[in-house]
Amino acid sequence: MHPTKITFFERFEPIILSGDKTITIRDEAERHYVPGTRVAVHTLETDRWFCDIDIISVTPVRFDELTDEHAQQEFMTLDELKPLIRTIYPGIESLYVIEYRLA
Ligand SMILES: CC(=O)Nc1ccn([C@@H]2O[C@H](CO)[C@@H](O)[C@H]2O)c(=O)n1
Repeated sequence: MHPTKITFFERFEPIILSGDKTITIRDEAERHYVPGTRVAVHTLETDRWFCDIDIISVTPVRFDELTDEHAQQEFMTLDELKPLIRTIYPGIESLYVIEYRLA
């Protein structure tokens, strides 16, 4: 079955709800979201539901291919995004851009 739930760090809730953050970058454990499906969004910390999103695309990207455009879609700078991903996914080069819109 395709996944129907995703978790985000609670601190990103405002920029997800405002529509400013339109992608998330995950490792291969989370590559199985299916374009066109609806997914419930919960906080990682307390598993609180806060919105639904529709998956637009899931695209492989290598860490060293991340660009300013990815950072813009994350609503941050590339200099913020790269260390953040290194912290969440240390040593992982194969990543996936999950593009979504608010349902
Ligand atoms: C369970 C789990 O892994 N949760 C994650 C993983 C990643 N992210 C965010 O996705 C983008 C790129 O990684 C950045 O905005 C990250 O903060 C997140 O919010 N929650």
